[in-house]
Amino acid sequence: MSREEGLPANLKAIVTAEQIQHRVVELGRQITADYAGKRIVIIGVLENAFVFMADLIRHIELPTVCQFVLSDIHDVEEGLAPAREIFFFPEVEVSGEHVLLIEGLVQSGLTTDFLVTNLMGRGAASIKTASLLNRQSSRKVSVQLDYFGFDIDDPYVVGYGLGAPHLGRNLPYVAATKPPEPGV
Ligand SMILES: O=P(O)(O)OC[C@H]1O[C@H](OP(=O)(O)OP(=O)(O)O)[C@H](O)[C@@H]1O
Ligand SMILES: Nc1nc2[nH]cnc2c(=O)[nH]1
Repeated sequence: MSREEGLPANLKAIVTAEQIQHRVVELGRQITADYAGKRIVIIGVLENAFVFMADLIRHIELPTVCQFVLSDIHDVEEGLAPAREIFFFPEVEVSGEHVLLIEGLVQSGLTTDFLVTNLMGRGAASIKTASLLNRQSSRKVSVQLDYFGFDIDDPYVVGYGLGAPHLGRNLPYVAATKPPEPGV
């Protein structure tokens, strides 16, 4: 068996493991320089962010506190306007802290926008955002990431923490694939 077993056969690597590792080192250096003299509370959004965050924090040469939140996102119809309900848990203690929010992928920006507003409301001293992947062309709100690995346009990707929908998170590269059937 291989890591690709159970995933669609048409996987096409769009970012190689070597490109990811190189970029993660660059991001770690940049974050270390930008936060010099500070400690960082790093919050990862599960599940997509966990592999990126695990690699990135080992290239940040500063004191860090690492926490994770699990987001629960539902698109709902409110009258005629589409809306999104976002819950996240557990509660995180960020009062007075410099927070770096880590995502695996930012698409519409709705999740990031919600979390940044929420964390600022909890009294964070500052908040910046980082994502392995940035689907900038799909934004619905104007979120600009402070740090990202790669800009992508592919409609669905898997690997390096991202599942399709569950298998494939252990691929060391990111591949374009077809989206899972609804309900899978
Ligand atoms: O910018 P947005 O459009 O708000 O999308 C971003 C969110 O969607 C993804 O999670 P998703 O729920 O798809 O995957 P996961 O549950 O496997 O982490 C990603 O990890 C972000 O949390
Ligand atoms: N795994 C995965 N989850 C997503 N959530 C939104 N877009 C994607 C994607 O391309 N891949």
